[in-house]
Amino acid sequence: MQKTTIGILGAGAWAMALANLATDNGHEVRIWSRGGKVSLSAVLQNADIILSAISMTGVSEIVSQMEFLPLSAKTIFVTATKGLDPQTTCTPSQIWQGAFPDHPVVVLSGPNLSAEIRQSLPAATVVASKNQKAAQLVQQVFSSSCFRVYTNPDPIGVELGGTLKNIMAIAAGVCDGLHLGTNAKAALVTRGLTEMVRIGQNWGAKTETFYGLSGLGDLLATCNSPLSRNYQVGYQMAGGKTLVEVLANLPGTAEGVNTCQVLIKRAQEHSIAIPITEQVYALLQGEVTPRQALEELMLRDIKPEYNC
Ligand SMILES: NC(=O)c1ccc[n+]([C@@H]2O[C@H](COP(=O)([O-])OP(=O)(O)OC[C@H]3O[C@@H](n4cnc5c(N)ncnc54)[C@H](OP(=O)(O)O)[C@@H]3O)[C@@H](O)[C@H]2O)c1
Ligand SMILES: O=P(O)(O)OC[C@H](O)CO
Repeated sequence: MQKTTIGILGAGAWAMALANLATDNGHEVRIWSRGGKVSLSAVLQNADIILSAISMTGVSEIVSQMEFLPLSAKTIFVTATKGLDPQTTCTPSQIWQGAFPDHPVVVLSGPNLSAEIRQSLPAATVVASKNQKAAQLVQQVFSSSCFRVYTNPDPIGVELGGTLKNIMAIAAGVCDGLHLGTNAKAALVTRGLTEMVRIGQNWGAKTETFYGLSGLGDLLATCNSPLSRNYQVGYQMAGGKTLVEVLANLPGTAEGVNTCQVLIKRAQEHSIAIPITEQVYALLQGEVTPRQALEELMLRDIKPEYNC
């Protein structure tokens, strides 16, 4: 395929893993980070693709900075951040699209623990956009024998899968940290997926998207791996550490912590039932112990599995 120029925003674990994939495929990659030597305008200049892999806390800020910088009219934005904006509850792709309405925006999300990808272990991901051509170009740029990339026409569903599973990964870490067993873990992950689907439906996402790589796939990866920072938050809190103690030693960002708070706000505004998220939130706030959170979930009113 033709060589493209890619500006990558962020130099964290995920940004560097994606940069390596694109470089290995022969593309020109320029990396911007707030502490780096290369200016933002130099990274953006004539870029075919601008990929953001910065933490959610930095997205609105970087978007505001970029609105005043020159961009190629054909630039495609790719967002790889898995979080929600605390002020607006918007997803990263909604923020990018709102600021750059004339550019295609592609969401890249899937079961992608960066440490495994940097070792060239096999993995798959999804690139989702309303603009099919843009998604196909991004698919080609990142596809390789160890990274299989699928396209998808439901960006909000793909993005929410990757974002919401972080909360379930915290819960899964608690489950494993308390040694609750395989049955408990299966119940948690399955009911977690039901909760994710319910939130996604309220947001206008397609239900089937949550049963794909970016939903169930990422849920399985993150809820079962000690490499996941979100899982580590739950696991270590189950071991008796406070959130502050866990975050002080965590390598990188655990987006589920902030996402949980934003989701509580959104669920209240839209009357969405999110019992697992509520217990994770209460745990993170120090309002309940891991055992109390478990008891709250187990003793909820009994009911049918599905609302028919
Ligand atoms: N790691 C993974 O396995 C993985 C996989 C898929 C998706 N993700 C998602 O990718 C995002 C980044 O994760 P990560 O693992 O790469 O995290 P990370 O290693 O902690 O890196 C975060 C990056 O964001 C930058 N950043 C944070 N706040 C910023 C701000 N206000 N302005 C500009 N830059 C800012 C950081 O810059 P500084 O270094 O200057 O702080 C750093 O470059 C998260 O949303 C995560 O959920 C991660
Ligand atoms: O380390 P985590 O918990 O942010 O998970 C990383 C990726 O989102 C896994 O797909």
